[in-house]
Amino acid sequence: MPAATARVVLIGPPAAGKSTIGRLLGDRLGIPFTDTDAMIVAAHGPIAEIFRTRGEARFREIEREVVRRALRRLLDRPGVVSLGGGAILNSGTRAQLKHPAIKVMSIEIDEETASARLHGSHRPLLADEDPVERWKALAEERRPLYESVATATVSASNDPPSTVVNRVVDVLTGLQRAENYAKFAAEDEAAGDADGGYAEDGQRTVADDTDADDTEGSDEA
Ligand SMILES: Nc1ncnc2c1ncn2[C@@H]1O[C@H](COP(=O)(O)OP(=O)(O)OP(=O)(O)O)[C@@H](O)[C@H]1O
Ligand SMILES: O=C(O)C1=C[C@@H](O)[C@@H](O)[C@H](O)C1
Ligand SMILES: [Mg+2]
Repeated sequence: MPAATARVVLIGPPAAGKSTIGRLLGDRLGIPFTDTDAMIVAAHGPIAEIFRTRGEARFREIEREVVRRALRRLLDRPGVVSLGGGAILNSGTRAQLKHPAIKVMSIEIDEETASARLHGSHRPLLADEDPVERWKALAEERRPLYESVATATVSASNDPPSTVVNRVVDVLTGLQRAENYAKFAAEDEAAGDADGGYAEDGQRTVADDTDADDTEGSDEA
């Protein structure tokens, strides 16, 4: 995965590992990492406090502004951005995530994994009698939104962060290869070589050095 072109956004439900994986991925690719929840906290104080004193609606406005800036900056230079679990509730954010230069990785976990990670959670939306049930409802409700913007989905249940990062890098590498191939094919076609150097029966029509040795009747031993 060439880091010079990597523009990656991690989405997913609370406790999926977006912040953990995002930081490690940025280190791995040698590109800046941004966590929009951390940006909100730096500018406005603890998220639980914002929910308590100003309400969720105001939190979502603040979040939208922070996310808008982070995603705009991502178009200027490569980077990894981890969003808060509910950032995709905003339609403007979902529209920004559709930019073709941005690869959106949806990090998924199952209920058991969430349950193991939610102990002692200070997440205001999960401050419920049964945080795991609340998490399940949130994850289920938001699933169509995560899916609507995801370039790919990566499972993060039962595996250590390093394995999840490897998985994300593999997906990004595959996407990059597919893009390079599509670009090559388009350039090839534009150059008027629509058959890509192959005749309809699959035989090479463009000679190269490798073919020379295999040619029947070649003088070489
Ligand atoms: N692959 C993993 N294996 C084990 N523990 C993990 C893994 N990924 C993250 N964790 C742990 O799970 C907890 C939640 O991770 P993290 O804060 O990265 O999730 P998040 O998706 O950013 O959550 P939030 O929506 O609250 O921002 C942390 O304690 C983290 O250390
Ligand atoms: O899922 C959510 O709606 C939230 C997730 C966190 O990342 C924070 O952005 C905040 O607690 C809201
Ligand atoms: Mg996080």
